[in-house]
Amino acid sequence: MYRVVKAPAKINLTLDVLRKRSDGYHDVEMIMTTIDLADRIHLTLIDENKIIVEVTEGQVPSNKQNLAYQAAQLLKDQFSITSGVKIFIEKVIPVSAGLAGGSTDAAAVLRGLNDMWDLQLSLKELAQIGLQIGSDVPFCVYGGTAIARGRGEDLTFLPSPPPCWVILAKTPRGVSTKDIYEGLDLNNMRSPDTEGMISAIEKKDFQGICRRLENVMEPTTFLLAPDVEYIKESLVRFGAEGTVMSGSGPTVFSLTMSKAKADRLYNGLKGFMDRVFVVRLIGGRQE
Ligand SMILES: C[C@](O)(CO)[C@H](O)COP(=O)(O)OP(=O)(O)OC[C@H]1O[C@@H](n2ccc(N)nc2=O)[C@H](O)[C@@H]1O
Ligand SMILES: Nc1ncnc2c1ncn2[C@@H]1O[C@H](COP(=O)(O)OP(=O)(O)OP(=O)(O)O)[C@@H](O)[C@H]1O
Repeated sequence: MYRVVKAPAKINLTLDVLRKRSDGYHDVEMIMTTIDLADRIHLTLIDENKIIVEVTEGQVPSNKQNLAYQAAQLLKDQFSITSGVKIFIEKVIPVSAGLAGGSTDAAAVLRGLNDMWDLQLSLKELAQIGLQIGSDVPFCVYGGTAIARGRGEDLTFLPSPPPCWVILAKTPRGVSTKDIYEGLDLNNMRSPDTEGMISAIEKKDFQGICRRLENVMEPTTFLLAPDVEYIKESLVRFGAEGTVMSGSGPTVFSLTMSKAKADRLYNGLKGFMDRVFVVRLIGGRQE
């Protein structure tokens, strides 16, 4: 049996870090939404009792460190599956970019194998399993638009933001999520207007959404990678309506309703960097 599963990236419209917890993680409050920049996960069931991973991107591990491998392993162990699966990952989402690339691959494997192995688990159960892999996996299991609290697994779903274009730009060097969390100055952070963002999304107030894009991780990432701040400033200078860094970075994105403006921003950035994308915001849940 063979299936191909779409694994879309996320962006953070707001990101606040509330406190450090005793387990080493941080409590967050953030609004995430799904965009139409997606890896493709090809799943083939095999008789042999093993998990084989192949990836088109050289820097991504194809062993147990791959989050997609870990997703298949968790299901195999929990449900005593004695056959195997071949996972071929067509990587489109840039790696270590703040777009949950690895997490969404893991979530797609959970959804795909749930179906192919006929496990009949709900999305809630898949999200609980996914949290063992990473904090962004539960959101990626559902997709859509949500407020994420706790480590990122406590999800409250919101309506989709108005349809718009997303221009994303990633600087060449990735950043480590762990390093950014550890570098935060928790006593000296200005929280995003999360309530205002929720109400702007509910009212489909596009300008209100753009005005409230905010991420408390920006200063820490900008200090480690000044080129990321330069990209943000460039997008603002080119006339973007709202611009912010996604997750721990280094990807920066802008939103616009106008395709002509999206093309202008794309062309402006393409002059001095390779990894620029223009995609649609999806914002709706997985079926
Ligand atoms: C920055 C975000 O991408 C925002 O969406 C997420 O919070 C990160 O999610 P993720 O990449 O799935 O993170 P994980 O793989 O669970 O954790 C990587 C590292 O980030 C730190 N981490 C992550 C999530 C969280 N709520 N608190 C943390 O302190 C921990 O040091 C952890 O060792
Ligand atoms: N399937 C996968 N795709 C991409 N990276 C993976 C995968 N599995 C494991 N990794 C490893 O995970 C690390 C982070 O990659 P990823 O692209 O998920 O980062 P990210 O987009 O910053 O994640 P997040 O936004 O959740 O913090 C990299 O070191 C990468 O080698």
